[in-house]
Amino acid sequence: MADLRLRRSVLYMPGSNQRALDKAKELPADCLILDLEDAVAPEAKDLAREQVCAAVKAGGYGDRELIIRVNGPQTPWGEQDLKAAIEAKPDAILMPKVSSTAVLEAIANRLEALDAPEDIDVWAMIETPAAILNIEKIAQARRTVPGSRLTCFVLGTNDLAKDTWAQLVKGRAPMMPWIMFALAAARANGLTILDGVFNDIADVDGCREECRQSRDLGFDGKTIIHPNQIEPANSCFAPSAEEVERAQKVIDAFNLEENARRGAIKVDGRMYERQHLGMMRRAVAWHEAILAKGT
Ligand SMILES: CC(C)(COP(=O)(O)OP(=O)(O)OC[C@H]1O[C@@H](n2cnc3c(N)ncnc32)[C@H](O)[C@@H]1OP(=O)(O)O)[C@@H](O)C(=O)NCCC(=O)NCCSC(=O)C[C@H](O)C(=O)O
Ligand SMILES: [Mg+2]
Repeated sequence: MADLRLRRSVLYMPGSNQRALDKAKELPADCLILDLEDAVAPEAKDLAREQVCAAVKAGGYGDRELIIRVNGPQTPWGEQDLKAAIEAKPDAILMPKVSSTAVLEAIANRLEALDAPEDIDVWAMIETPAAILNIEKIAQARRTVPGSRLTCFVLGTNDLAKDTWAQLVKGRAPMMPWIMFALAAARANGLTILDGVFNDIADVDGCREECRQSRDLGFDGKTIIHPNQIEPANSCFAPSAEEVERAQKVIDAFNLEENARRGAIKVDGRMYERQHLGMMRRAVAWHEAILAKGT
């Protein structure tokens, strides 16, 4: 069974905003990204690093994954961010603007040199045209780059729009080829993949629609920017009661003695092959994980 950690709603917050860092403790987002990069103004970078690392060290966020997004290695803050993040021991460090495997090689070397604990993963923002062109190689880094620790792609659709001039329109047609390439590369290499953000905080229905699309496309979850986007993401990425019931029926049917040697069966008028069992088991397992979490 694939990784079953819940990542339906992954909330960004600016590291310079102490109120948001505190508020997140009581919000039901599945994971939290404490940002040192684009949500933080240059003059607030030092304060943000201090606050974020203190928050991760102090905890109080339950058993949710905490991810620190650092500034890139080519910026004036990158090296200090990386050192401080390693010391704070988040679940993962999110690298912005990963455009090639060279960035992951450089990070792998720095993590080794800084003696980073082995259980800190690396997540990569996919948000440049070059990243899309190099997506297969980047996704293979877990195997091809020693010590890369890569486990997750996060789409950065704002930066992609900026660099390509593609418009962020309803339905996201201009971005669909890039989105689908990133998804295929992630799945082919066993990575988690999270969708980009929906900027119109006031439009909760629009957010819900995009979360639904995101789940249909095959993402593990959606990155979000405001508390009012948590419920749409959590509910759209949860299997519905009907899906769970159908999944359990198919699992039970394949378990029947009479179906033991059959590759394909009919349940409620629909054909299911043994290959569908993986999806069905995942739906039931996700449902159980959500029940256990309680939101
Ligand atoms: C956009 C915001 C600045 C709006 O904040 P605010 O004006 O405070 O909104 P509200 O008054 O509606 O907030 C209501 C309460 O919720 C708290 N809040 C708001 N946002 C967050 C949050 N992200 N995390 C935790 N808590 C939050 C407020 O403090 C209010 O609480 P209370 O005091 O009790 O009333 C703000 O939402 C914000 O900063 N959002 C995150 C922006 C961000 O992180 N952006 C970077 C990532 S997006 C990106 O660029 C991805 C990628 O790189 C790409 O290229 O696409
Ligand atoms: Mg970005």
